[in-house]
Amino acid sequence: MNSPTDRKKVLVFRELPPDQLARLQAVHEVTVANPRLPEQLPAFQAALATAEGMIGSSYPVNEALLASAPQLKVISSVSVGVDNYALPALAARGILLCHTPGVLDETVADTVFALLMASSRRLVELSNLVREGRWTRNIGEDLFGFDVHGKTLGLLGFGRIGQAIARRAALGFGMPVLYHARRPVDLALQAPELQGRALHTPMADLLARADIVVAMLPLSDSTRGMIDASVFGAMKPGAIFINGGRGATVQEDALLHALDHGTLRAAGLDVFATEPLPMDSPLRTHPKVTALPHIGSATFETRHAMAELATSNLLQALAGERPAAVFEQA
Ligand SMILES: NC(=O)c1ccc[n+]([C@@H]2O[C@H](COP(=O)([O-])OP(=O)(O)OC[C@H]3O[C@@H](n4cnc5c(N)ncnc54)[C@H](O)[C@@H]3O)[C@@H](O)[C@H]2O)c1
Ligand SMILES: O=C(O)[C@H](O)CO
Repeated sequence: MNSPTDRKKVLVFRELPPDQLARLQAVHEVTVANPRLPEQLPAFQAALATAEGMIGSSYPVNEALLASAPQLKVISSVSVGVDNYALPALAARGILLCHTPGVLDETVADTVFALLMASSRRLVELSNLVREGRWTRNIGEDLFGFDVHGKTLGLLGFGRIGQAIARRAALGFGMPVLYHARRPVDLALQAPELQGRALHTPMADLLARADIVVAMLPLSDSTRGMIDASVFGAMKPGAIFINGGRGATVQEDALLHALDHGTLRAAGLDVFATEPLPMDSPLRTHPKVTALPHIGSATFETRHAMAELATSNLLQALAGERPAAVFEQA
């Protein structure tokens, strides 16, 4: 047990699993208050005034919020993406930001692959046919799908998760992989199993050659709206588009135009510019869209591993140690 002076005020702004909450409560003075729940907002605001550490996810931590948190030294995000944090304001205030890279890669890659298979083979549409009693004759050409094995995969973003998707595609489905990233990856060092199977490719070339384009990009100033009409226009006719990164990297009007008036075959989307997806979004019911409610990492095992890493990050930072996963701006 640490001394009373070592006990810091910690604000938990999204539910944590009970075992991880208990780790924090054993050492620090913890307030749990979710600002998205109106009845908990006053407690959240009161706790902000004295909190030295915060842990949670997917809530906009902007300048105004930081101005109400004068004691804050560390934020531990239960996510790998950090686009909901005002990064320059955190840097200006000397607040450390931690996140959860690595522990979710395989699960998110599984989700993206499920979406890729569902979009290519029209699984949701055809399952609904059975469920709704419309399977009254053999399936004809109008309902045929599109092979995945052997097709060329184009990856926009080739980081931890992009490489996990590439392994599934190249090693499991015999797919040549082209990728676009800020810089080429040294495959011999980082992913030897992908040597000779994944190629750093200029964007225009990738779009012209890929049968399936998967976006696995973080949201930043350089990627916001990056997937626009010119990108959809440059895709191979009949291509499939999957987004497992962040919704706002895509211009959704341009995506809809490509589906309705261009040659895009289908889209599989786990993320949207606005989440939850607004009821009036045409993407919600579009016949060519398979939409998921941002479930990339949402398994029992992985969400627990994320919470555990985020809790360790926070405990280490508050103890004056270097946390395992500090977010470093590139
Ligand atoms: N759907 C989900 O539930 C889910 C789950 C986890 C992560 N994500 C999102 O996926 C993102 C990627 O995660 P990661 O761990 O693989 O990140 P990472 O940092 O390991 O990889 C990011 C990749 O994007 C590339 N990139 C960044 N900016 C670029 C630009 N302007 N142009 C071209 N390439 C660019 C980088 O070079 C790198 O290859 C996260 O930041 C998060 O937003 C979504
Ligand atoms: O960034 C992440 O970790 C996922 O999108 C879950 O929020």
